[in-house]
Amino acid sequence: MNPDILRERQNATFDIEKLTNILDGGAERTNRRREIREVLVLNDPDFDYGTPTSLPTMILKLREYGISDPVEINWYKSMYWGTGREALGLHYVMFLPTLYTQCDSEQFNKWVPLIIGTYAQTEMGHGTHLRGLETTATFDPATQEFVMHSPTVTSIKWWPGGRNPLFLPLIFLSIPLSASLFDLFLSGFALPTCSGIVIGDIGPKFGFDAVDNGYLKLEHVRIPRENMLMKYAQVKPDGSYVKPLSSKLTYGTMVFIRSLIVGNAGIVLSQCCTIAIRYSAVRHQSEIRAGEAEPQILDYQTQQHKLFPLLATAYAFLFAGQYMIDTYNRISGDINQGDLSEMPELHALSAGLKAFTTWTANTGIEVCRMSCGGHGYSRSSALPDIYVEFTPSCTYEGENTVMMLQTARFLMKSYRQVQAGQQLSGAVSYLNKVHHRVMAPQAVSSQLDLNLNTLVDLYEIRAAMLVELAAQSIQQESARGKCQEDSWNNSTIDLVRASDAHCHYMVLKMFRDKVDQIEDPGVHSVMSTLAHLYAIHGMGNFTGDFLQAGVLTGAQVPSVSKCLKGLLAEVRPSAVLLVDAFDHHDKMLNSVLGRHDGNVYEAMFEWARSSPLNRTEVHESFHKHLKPLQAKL
Ligand SMILES: CCCCC/C=C\C/C=C\C/C=C\C/C=C\C/C=C\CCC(=O)SCCNC(=O)CCNC(=O)[C@H](O)C(C)(C)COP(=O)(O)OP(=O)(O)OC[C@H]1O[C@@H](n2cnc3c(N)ncnc32)[C@H](O)[C@@H]1OP(=O)(O)O
Ligand SMILES: Cc1cc2nc3c(=O)[nH]c(=O)nc-3n(C[C@H](O)[C@H](O)[C@H](O)COP(=O)(O)OP(=O)(O)OC[C@H]3O[C@@H](n4cnc5c(N)ncnc54)[C@H](O)[C@@H]3O)c2cc1C
Repeated sequence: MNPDILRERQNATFDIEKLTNILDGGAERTNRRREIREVLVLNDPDFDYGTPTSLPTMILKLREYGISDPVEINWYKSMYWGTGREALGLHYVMFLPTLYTQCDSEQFNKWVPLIIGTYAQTEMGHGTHLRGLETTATFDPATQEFVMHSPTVTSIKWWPGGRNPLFLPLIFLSIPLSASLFDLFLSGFALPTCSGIVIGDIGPKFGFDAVDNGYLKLEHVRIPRENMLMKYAQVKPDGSYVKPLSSKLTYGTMVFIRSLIVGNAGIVLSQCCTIAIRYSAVRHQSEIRAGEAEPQILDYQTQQHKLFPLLATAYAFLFAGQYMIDTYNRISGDINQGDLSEMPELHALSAGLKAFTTWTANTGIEVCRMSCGGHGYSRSSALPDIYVEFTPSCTYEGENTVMMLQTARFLMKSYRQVQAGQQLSGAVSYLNKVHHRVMAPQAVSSQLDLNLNTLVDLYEIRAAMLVELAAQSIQQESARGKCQEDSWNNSTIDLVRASDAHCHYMVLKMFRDKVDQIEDPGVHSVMSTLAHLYAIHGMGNFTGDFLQAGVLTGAQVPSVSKCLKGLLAEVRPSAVLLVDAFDHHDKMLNSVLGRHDGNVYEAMFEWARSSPLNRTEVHESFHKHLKPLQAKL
């Protein structure tokens, strides 16, 4: 083991295993995760690490081991495929959940155990604006079939992931039977027997190469009436249409995956922090004091400023992910029982947190890569691949700006309710104080109060202030004679800013609430320091907001920076231990820089030598091209 890494792991001030248990949701979950990793994957003789041919093996193994819990599926898949993406991701996170949530019982029993499929919603002309989708589904009572058709070039289904040329069960979103509703259809196509279908691949992408995203053009293709997913909406044999309790129930799968993406952003950021912080502990470069040995780059304050706030953010997002999926499970359970009262709040929370966490993690991955210098740019670090696989999450499952505006829509509605004298509950209850001016900025002391609860209050006031400013912008536009829609569009910069601040407050509050639940003194202390760092770093990035909210004075601004530097120094001794607690296995990280033993240089040389380019001392291209050319010169 590298001596630097060894030294970093001495004198731990907290129980790493206990922190790992907290991240997993308990010691039993940690044990189960490791059992899946060590026994069911790494020690499985059939396991041929991450090669495409092992995809069928993975499916059969999941069935053989009876793994059906979504999180356990993800544990198995992420061990099997490491930080890469595999072709069936969409099947597990969209196709199956749609069948689970949108099929009636007869359809469920008929389809769920048997098929692998994709989710074809986006069209060439519309991905965000679902009410603009053009694919039609016209019911023919004479044959009890739906006629599926792509009327325009922009209606061609574009992007369905995991499009398998031979077997194409897919979930459709199609223009419906009534103008404002969408309905889901299972195609049941088995190519090439069905005529009227044109499919293909949309071509090379930025990344996401393990997933073959395709296109699908339908020319009056007929599918049985029974292929409409009929849990919430039905078309009777006589063609009569039974509307769902809410047209937004059709959007349920997107809310589910957005909820998952919140925690996934934390996982991906924790992977990158593990790589960058372990590497920074073994990399020596330049000098701090002339004539002395080159220091670990982790001892540079700028390196700590790059990485430690991201480390705190990774923990914050992992805890936010736990809160999000618990909230999703609770509210979707109520929805399943017909109680839709919290569906708007679930949509607003999942949309906002999906955008907030993926935007932040996306930027953070690049910071981690650049903090590793040239070796970070090497594929051996795994950081370029992680970035390329993660960055589309800012676009898919709801483009982030649009998602932030959906959250803003909920915030504006809530603000109006407070203005009308209503008492709010739930995540927006802090807006009640805005109306009664309880939010009036406290007379801040000359010394910045660093209590975590105080910091949460300051973020709450900042969010409330920005919600009020956005609402006032809309009101001012209306007062200038703009229609409601133009008033909204002319305020969307303010609206996104308000949603971002709302999400930032929510994530800090979740982090603080999680820290409050930690009983072990050592773990509580280090987590409290990270939560402070998360809050103070955000205050440093958005100082203007806090000044504008009147909760920070110009005289206090220097103390924010001073406090930040102190917290960076406080985290330094525990940095490697804090990434060890994420418990990412070397095989899964697949990173020369992030190895648990820190033996980076030897591993990097072996990695380079294993390249096909180095299979021979002199590459064949010399003999084939250069030598004949030289002979002619
Ligand atoms: C089984 C699990 C295995 C384990 C997995 C574990 C971990 C994995 C982790 C993460 C996964 C990692 C990666 C992800 C994997 C795969 C992803 C790969 C590919 C991506 C696939 C896709 O992208 S599928 C396509 C996604 N497309 C979208 O998201 C479309 C976005 N657009 C929309 O959602 C809508 O058009 C809209 C919301 C923007 C607007 O809808 P619209 O109908 O126009 O509504 P509005 O007019 O704006 O508002 C009216 C009203 O409705 C409310 N509302 C809107 N949406 C919802 C909703 N979903 N729920 C509830 N309510 C909704 C809105 O708030 C308004 O309400 P008010 O009138 O009251 O204000
Ligand atoms: C890797 C990847 C995999 C995918 N897999 C699938 C899949 O399996 N199945 C599937 O159905 N789809 C899939 N998609 C498609 C994806 O869901 C859409 O790309 C996504 O929903 C964004 O829609 P769009 O492409 O139409 O972007 P647009 O909405 O056209 O976005 C372009 C710009 O317009 C802005 N904009 C749009 N509407 C508004 C508004 N109301 N207010 C302000 N600004 C706005 C956006 O902010 C953005 O800046 C995938 C996409 C990617 C990248």
